[in-house]
This record gives sequence, C-alpha cells and structure tokens, in this order.
Amino acid sequence: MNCTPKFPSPRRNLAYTQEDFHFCHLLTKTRRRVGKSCSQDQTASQRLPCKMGSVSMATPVQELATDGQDPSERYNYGGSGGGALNASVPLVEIPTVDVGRLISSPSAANHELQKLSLALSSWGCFQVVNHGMTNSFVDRVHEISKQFFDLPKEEKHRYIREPDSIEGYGTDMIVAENQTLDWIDRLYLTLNPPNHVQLKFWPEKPETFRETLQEYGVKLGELNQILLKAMAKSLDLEENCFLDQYGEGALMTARFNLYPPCPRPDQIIGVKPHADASALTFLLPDKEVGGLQFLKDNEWFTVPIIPHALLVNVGDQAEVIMSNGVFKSPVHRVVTNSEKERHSLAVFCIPSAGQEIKPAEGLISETRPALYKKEFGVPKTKAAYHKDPTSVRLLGRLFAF
Ligand SMILES: O=C(O)CCC(=O)C(=O)O
Ligand SMILES: [Fe+2]
Repeated sequence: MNCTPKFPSPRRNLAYTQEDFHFCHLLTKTRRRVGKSCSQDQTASQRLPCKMGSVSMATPVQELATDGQDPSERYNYGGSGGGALNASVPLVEIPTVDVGRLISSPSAANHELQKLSLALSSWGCFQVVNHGMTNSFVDRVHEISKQFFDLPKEEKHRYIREPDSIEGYGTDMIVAENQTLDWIDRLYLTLNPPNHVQLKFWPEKPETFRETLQEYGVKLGELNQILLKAMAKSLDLEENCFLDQYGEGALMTARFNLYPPCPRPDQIIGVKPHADASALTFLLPDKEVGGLQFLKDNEWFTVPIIPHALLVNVGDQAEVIMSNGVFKSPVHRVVTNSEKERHSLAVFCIPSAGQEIKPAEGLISETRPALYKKEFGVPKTKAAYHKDPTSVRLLGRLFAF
C-alpha cells in the first residue's frame, strides 16, 4: 500500500523554511532551560552527549527504565520549590465542549459557545467530546503510539533524530549543558505542509502507523477549522478572522510522548512547566494513566481523564497575538509515576511561517490597544512578541512545540 501522505499542495512558497522554524525553536529552548551540570553523577551507560548550540540526545528513557539503574542527577528536577512532584494535586473539572452541538442548531451552539468562551479566557484549555472521530479510530491512534514504542530498540533507532533537527525519535532535546532532562521519549513528525513532511522519520511499523497518523492529521485539520471559527464567534467576531491568519502552508506537527515508569517520581518530572508556542494544541492524553497538570492562579490542578476526548489548549500565538490577550495560553506540566507507563500525542497547529499574524480588528480599541506587535507565523518566545521587550509578563516560562 502506498502510504505517502496526500496533503493538498500549498499554493505559494513559504517565506520561512522549516529550518528557520527549528532554529528559532532551539534558541528559545536554549535560553529558557535551566538545571544541573551534565558532569554530575553519571554512570557510563547514562553518559550524555552535551553539545551546546546543536541538538544532542541522551539514552532513551525507556532503555534506562528497563535497565533499572538509578537515573543520573541530570533528571533530578527536585528542589524546584514546589515540594514533591507526586504530592497530591486536586482534580479539577475543566470545561467540556461538545463539537456536535457547536455545529448544530443556533440555540444548542450558543450554549457551547458560552462554555468555550469561558474556557478560553479562564483555563485556556477544554476537553472536546463528540468531535467526529469514532472511539475505535481514537483507539487506533492510541495503539500506533504504544506499538511504536514497544518495538525493539534497533527498529526504533531507524528513526532516530538527526543532529540539529527536532524531527524523529529521541529523548528530551539537549540544548544546554546544564539542562535538567525530562523523563520522556518522543517521536516528533511534521504532518503539514506536504513539502515539509519527512517520510524517512515516519515508522513503517506498526504497518498501520502512517495511514492512521495521516488520517488523524486530516481529521484534526477539520476540527481545527471548526474550533477556530467557534473561537471567533465566541468573541462576536467574523467567523474566519482567526482561520484566515493560518494562511496556506500552515504547520501541523505531531509529538508522540512516552513516559516510562519512573523510579523517583517525587523528584523527576515528565515535562517541565511550559506553555505551548503554537496557536492551538490538540492533545490525546493516555486513556488510563494521568499525570497532566495545569497551573491556574498559581496552583496546580490535575486534569481528569475522559476516555476518547481530546484536550485542546491555547498556545502563545493565539493568546498574545490573535486574541490580544483575551485567550489564555496555560502553563502545564506532566508528572511521572513509578507504576505505569503513560502515552500521549500532542499535535501543534501553527500558522504558516510566511503569514503575518496580528490581533483581530474587533479586539483592538482606543481603550484596549494591541498588546503585542504583529509577527510572522514562526513561533517565538513571548518576549519576542512583546512591543516592549523589557516588560514581559511571564519571563522564565518554558516553551514547547
Ligand atoms: O503528555 C501530556 O499530557 C502533555 C504533553 C505536552 O504538554 C506537550 O507535549 O507539549
Ligand atoms: Fe504542552
């Protein structure tokens, strides 16, 4: 079977290349990451290549977990001031949006729009149900992730990330010598635009991997359109005003995340606190194992699992530029546990790199001027967006794509 992704061709060339995008991403991470020196306390098998300025990778966490060795100090996130990472964190119901209702009669839609508007301006995230994908299809997406990470290591290593790239199979990227590492292995792939798809990183096993991921990308593209229109309507704006900012050649990237059981969940983190740099992120969390937490009013909350639901969160592009600060791009993290591995799949939707993104007209007035300057679609640090770089609200955040 020919599984080459068949995406529509972009109508014009991108002003920025994927490499520019990656470079910007790496700079962001390099500036933001803090932690301990890599020379501390490593056994030979855990010795980590540390190449400042280029991307390097460590031994996959899955292999460390199987070896049963005590993880090196480079994974120790303890002492971050927040107490034991596995201390109890309250569960909180974040708003749930029913997409079927959102696109049905105006009265049913209005109710959902109100929920959506509240979710976007308070939590910056919401659970999406009735999203048009069957449970069995969502299960297939879960399965390809699990089946890929369950492959023998030699097979997975065929897709290993290359130096200076973020695409492929690997660990938390090493971009700074003193970086504390996340307890995570990843497979990172570009889904769109078609001329940026690097099929050599798309696993051939399991056999259903490529076609399932491709289909998932198409479905998320449709959902992204529905939600962007609804987000505009929830603010009484013209329904295409956000969608139009994506432009031709919008970027969609997928990150399969594996968090193996962790021997020190009180001190080792799955993903450090960060905000996504995308416009919107579609997360398919594990159906059984929790760990995702959101920060609200300086307190961490655990997200409950709703099997087969997607969790959508606003990224910095949608907060700082498109919505002029009305939508919130939430800080979130993933904690580990010692018993069970956890899987998730994050898909990041990012306006075309050549597209100028700016606040919707209707969100700017004399009393509420544009908070941020216009930018092109390449995601940057929040500081880079700000009109006055000295007054960044959230300096010290980490960013992820
Ligand atoms: O694994 C999760 O639930 C969240 C992952 C995440 O935040 C990310 O990949 O940006
Ligand atoms: Fe994230």
